[in-house]
Amino acid sequence: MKKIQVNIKHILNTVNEESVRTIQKGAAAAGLEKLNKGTGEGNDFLGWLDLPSRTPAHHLDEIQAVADELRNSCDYVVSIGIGGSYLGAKAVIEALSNSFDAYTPALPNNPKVLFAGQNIGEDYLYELQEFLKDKRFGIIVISKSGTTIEPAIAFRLLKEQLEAQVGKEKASKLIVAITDAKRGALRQLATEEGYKTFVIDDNVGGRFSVLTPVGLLPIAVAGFDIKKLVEGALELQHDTEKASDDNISELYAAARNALYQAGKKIEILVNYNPKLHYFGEWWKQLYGESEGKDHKGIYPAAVDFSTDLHSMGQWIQDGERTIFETVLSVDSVKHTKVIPSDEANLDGLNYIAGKRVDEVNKMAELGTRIAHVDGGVPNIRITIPELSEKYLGQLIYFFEKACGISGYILGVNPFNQPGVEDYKRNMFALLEKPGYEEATKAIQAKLGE
Ligand SMILES: O=P(O)(O)OC[C@H]1O[C@](O)(CO)[C@@H](O)[C@@H]1O
Repeated sequence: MKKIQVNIKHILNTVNEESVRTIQKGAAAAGLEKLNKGTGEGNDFLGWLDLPSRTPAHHLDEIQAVADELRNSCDYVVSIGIGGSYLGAKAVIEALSNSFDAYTPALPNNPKVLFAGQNIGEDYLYELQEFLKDKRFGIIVISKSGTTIEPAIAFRLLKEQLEAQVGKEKASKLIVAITDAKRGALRQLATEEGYKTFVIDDNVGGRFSVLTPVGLLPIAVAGFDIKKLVEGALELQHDTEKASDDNISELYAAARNALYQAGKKIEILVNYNPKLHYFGEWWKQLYGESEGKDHKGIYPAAVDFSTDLHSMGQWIQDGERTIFETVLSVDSVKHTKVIPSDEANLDGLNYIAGKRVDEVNKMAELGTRIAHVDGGVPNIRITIPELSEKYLGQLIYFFEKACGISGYILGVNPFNQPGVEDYKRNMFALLEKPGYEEATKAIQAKLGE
C-alpha cells in the first residue's frame, strides 16, 4: 500500500542521526504519550486525535447529502471563515482542482467554492458581491463564536444579498452554519432563521478542524471525495499511534527540533507543485499558532518552487544560515506533457525535447536540494505518491500529529493561541463605542503617531 514517506538523510551534515533518534525515543515519544493519555497541556483540545476513527460513515453521508443539496441548487457556494475555518478546505480544494477553474464559469451541479471572511478587504467584498449579482449562490458560514469580525462582516453582507436576491425563506435553505453546539451568536442566529447546521466540537481547535464539517463540507461541495480523505487520515492515525522508529510523525517532530536546537530557527515548507501553495498556508497556521509561544518556536515559512527560486532562491542559498527546508515532493502527476523539439533550437534546449515536463521539474528539485544542502540548508523530504484525497488525508493527519508532538518537545501548549487575541482586543477597543475616540488616541500615542 502506498503511503507518504519522510526522509531525513539530507539533514545529517547538520545534526547526526543519533541525536535525532535520541529526541525521537525520548522527548518525541513522551510527547506522543501525553497526546495518547491526555496528560499534556491543552488536553481539552485533543478531539482531532482520533477524529478519523471516530467519524462514522453516516456522519460523512449527512455532510455529503447537504453538499449535494447545495450542488443541486447553486452555481457558486461562498465558504465564509478565517484561519482554521478557511485554510484546510482551501488547501485541499486547490490541491485537487484544475488550476484554471478560477477562470471558467461554474457548471450546473458542480458549483465553484469561493471564499470570503478571511480578510477585511472592502474591494474584495465589493467585487465578490458584484460577481454574485443574479447568480445562483449559497453560503457556508463557519465560526465557533459568530463574532469574529472578518467572517461576521462578510456574512452580514452576503446574507443580506442572498435574501434580497431569492427572498428570506429560500435564502435560509441556502445557508449552512457550522458553529458551536450551543453557544455563540451564530448558533443563536441559525436557530432563529432555521439554517441547517453542523457542530464544531469544543475539543477541536480551528487549525485542527479540517477533517470536521469545517473542512469536509466545502470540500464535498467542490466535488471531492471526503470519504477517501478521511480514509487516508485514518491510515496515518493508525500508523502514528504508537512510539516506534517507523512513526513518521515522531520522526519529523524529532528532526525539526534537533535542527532548532542546532540553531535552525526557520523552517521553509517547499513545494514543487503550484497546487500545493495553500497547503503551505494551512501548514503555516498549524505550526505557527501551535508553537510560537513563550518567545520560542520555529518560524514556519513556505515557498513555491521553482517559481520562488527566482525570487527567494538567492536568500535560501546564500543568506543567513538559520534555515532548514521541508520539501513536499509529489511522485506522480496526473497528466502527461512532453516537451517538443524545435528545429531552430534558438533556446538551445533540444536536449530536453522528448522529456516530460515533470522529469525536468524533478531534476530542478534534485539539483536544488543538492545545492541547498551543500550551501548549509538541511533538507527534510516528504514524498507524496500523488495529489489525491487519500494522500492529502494522510498528509494532513501526519502534520497534525507531528505538530502536537513537536509542541510538547518544545515545551509549549500546542493547542491554545493567546497571542491571536491581542490584536482583536486592540481592534475592538478602537471600533467599539463608547470610548472609541479615546481608545484610538491612546493606541496612536503608544505607537508614537
Ligand atoms: O471560529 P471563530 O470563532 O470565528 O474563530 C476564527 C478563527 O480564530 C482562530 O482560532 C485563530 O485565528 C482560528 O483558527 C479560528 O478558526
